[in-house]
Amino acid sequence: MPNEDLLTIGQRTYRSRLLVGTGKYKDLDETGAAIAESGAEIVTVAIRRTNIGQSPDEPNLLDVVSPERYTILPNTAGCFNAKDAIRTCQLARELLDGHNLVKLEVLGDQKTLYPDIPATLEAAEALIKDDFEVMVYTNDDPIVAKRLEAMGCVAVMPLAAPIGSGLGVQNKYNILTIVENAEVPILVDAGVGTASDASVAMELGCDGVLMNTAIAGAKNPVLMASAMRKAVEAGREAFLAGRIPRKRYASASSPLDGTFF
Ligand SMILES: CC(=O)[C@@H](O)[C@H](O)COP(=O)(O)O
Repeated sequence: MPNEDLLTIGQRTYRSRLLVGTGKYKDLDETGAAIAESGAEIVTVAIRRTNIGQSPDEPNLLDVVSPERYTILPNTAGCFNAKDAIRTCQLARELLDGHNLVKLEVLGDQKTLYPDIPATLEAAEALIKDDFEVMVYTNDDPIVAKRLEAMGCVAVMPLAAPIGSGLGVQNKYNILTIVENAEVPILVDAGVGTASDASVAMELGCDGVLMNTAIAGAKNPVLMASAMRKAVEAGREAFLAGRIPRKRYASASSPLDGTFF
């Protein structure tokens, strides 16, 4: 991978294009080991569900995911309206000493966990006004993605498929359109199931992939984290290398034209 191929989000740059979550692991040791193996530099944390200092007597995630080593990306998982999401980001900023990069997700319902787009737009606008750098979870709609970019989100994160579904990229053409139209990083967020799904997202030109369940829910999370690291890198390299066009008919691998015989 060329050294200069860095991911820039807001004010910060990263070598890794794999972002990971911290939920669903067996224990904190497994969480720390899998995240280390993933090579991720950005780790997202559900502020309403994870102890990062709110309960001083409970195990603290930051003991295994140190803010010195990782960018902690607070997220608003579990928020079903703009007000709760905004409050959660403000709480995260207090807990993390003024850290202002957040992942906004405002969910529409429990069954699908699809984003509530009007509430997402409302919360994004308020957070940007309040000096947050907002990475925003959204659906795979190119119009919505562009609107979130236009209002000042630092990264737009369309879902591959419903959170936790493991279905992989369901609408490649929409993701492609979002990527082609974007001037901020596009990261597929949610729904990745296995390594090839991550590669597909990267081959489409996404700037990164965020995942949690595919690693934490695997039989061997540390091994899956390693597979995901390689899949994201492979997908990125394939995208940069430029794939051959698809054709309906064969063309010989060793053409006779132009040889000396
Ligand atoms: C961790 C996190 O932010 C999730 O809300 C995210 O969307 C990941 O989804 P998967 O668990 O499907 O990877």
